[in-house]
Amino acid sequence: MQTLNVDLGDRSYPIFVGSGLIENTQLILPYVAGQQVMIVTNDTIAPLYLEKAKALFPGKQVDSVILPDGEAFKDLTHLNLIFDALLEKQHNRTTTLVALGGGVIGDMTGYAAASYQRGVDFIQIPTTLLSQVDSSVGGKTGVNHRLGKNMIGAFHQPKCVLIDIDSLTTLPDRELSAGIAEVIKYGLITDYEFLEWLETHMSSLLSRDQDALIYAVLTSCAAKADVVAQDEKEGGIRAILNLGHTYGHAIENHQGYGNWLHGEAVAAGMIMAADLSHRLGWISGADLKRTQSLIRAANLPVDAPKDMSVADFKALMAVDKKVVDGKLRLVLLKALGQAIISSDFGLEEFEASLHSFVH
Ligand SMILES: NC(=O)c1ccc[n+]([C@@H]2O[C@H](COP(=O)([O-])OP(=O)(O)OC[C@H]3O[C@@H](n4cnc5c(N)ncnc54)[C@H](O)[C@@H]3O)[C@@H](O)[C@H]2O)c1
Ligand SMILES: O=C(O)C(=O)C[C@@H](O)[C@H](O)[C@H](O)COP(=O)(O)O
Ligand SMILES: [Zn+2]
Repeated sequence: MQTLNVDLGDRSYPIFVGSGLIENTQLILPYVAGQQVMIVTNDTIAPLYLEKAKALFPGKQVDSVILPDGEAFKDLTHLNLIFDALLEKQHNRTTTLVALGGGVIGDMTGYAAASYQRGVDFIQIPTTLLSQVDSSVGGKTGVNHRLGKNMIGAFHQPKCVLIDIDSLTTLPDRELSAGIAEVIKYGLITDYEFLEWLETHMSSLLSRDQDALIYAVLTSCAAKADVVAQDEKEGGIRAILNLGHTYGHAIENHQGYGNWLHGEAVAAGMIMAADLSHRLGWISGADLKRTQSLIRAANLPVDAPKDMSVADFKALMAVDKKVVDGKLRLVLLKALGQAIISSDFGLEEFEASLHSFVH
């Protein structure tokens, strides 16, 4: 097992990464302050991992709530099911919520923890590659709104993150690829060497080679922990973790939550951001092609949905959380491995780039 730390003063916490961790009670128990635990999961993950997760808390009152599976249920209505369960089982302020699942469960459980009785502890046990490399770390929690992704939420850090790489054995191939999109993101935004590693190890990741997966998870979590430690609440640098997301969130919303997976939409969005970066003269045509090849190699989309228009993108991107005083800010690439947040592009270049993807 290896341990990383997210360095946030009195809100610091460890990320444990390894095999067989979901069987290790010694690891997690010290992060449970009270006697009550509420495990939040969904109807796909429960039959696979809920009994094992329950066994992590010997001697505690362990309750669970099973949500319907899917991005379409990441909303306020279904968030309420967590509060119903907490109140029905009389959980008090010393309770610990445990997110057992992918990013949807992690974001919802974290937000429930941020708001239940004005804030209780929570622990992340991420079971998808995407949640292991990204959503379980950093404390962004929340739910979607009909009019925009993750529009209702809070920053609330977990007490620890338990990443058991073995859970990836049951993950469908499409979900594995979606997770690889966020892994590629770290290479593109801060780590050129990691990008090169990904170019040579993509087949190992896709075949779930354990060493490759552990290396990708550790490198990704370390990159994210470093950025979050510098800027917990996205006042500046943290926005680079949003590469491809302004486009991607527009796609997810337009297509109906869950039809394009988050990672798929981010993959297409990263290509769109790379295309604009190329038009601005920041990255070369060869770099753009390299980015496309890597994303294609991960079995991810490099094009926008056919039924979206330039007007659709512009309308949906205008509600992005990075917009300031009506001005769109995008995460773009100055070079491969170097992202910046910028509004330093003309409407003409932006629209020309969009037109190259959609009608
Ligand atoms: N908070 C953040 O910083 C952050 C970062 C990235 C993404 N997100 C959010 O995360 C969500 C996407 O997360 P995701 O890709 O994990 O999707 P997800 O949570 O929907 O999980 C994907 C699918 O895999 C299933 N699953 C989970 N673990 C499994 C396992 N071990 N074996 C078999 N099936 C399993 C789930 O039931 C689901 O059907 C989006 O809502 C996105 O907005 C948040
Ligand atoms: O942790 C962050 O910061 C990120 O931006 C990580 C993203 O991968 C993630 O999808 C996040 O939920 C997007 O945040 P949002 O603020 O754009 O909703
Ligand atoms: Zn994301």
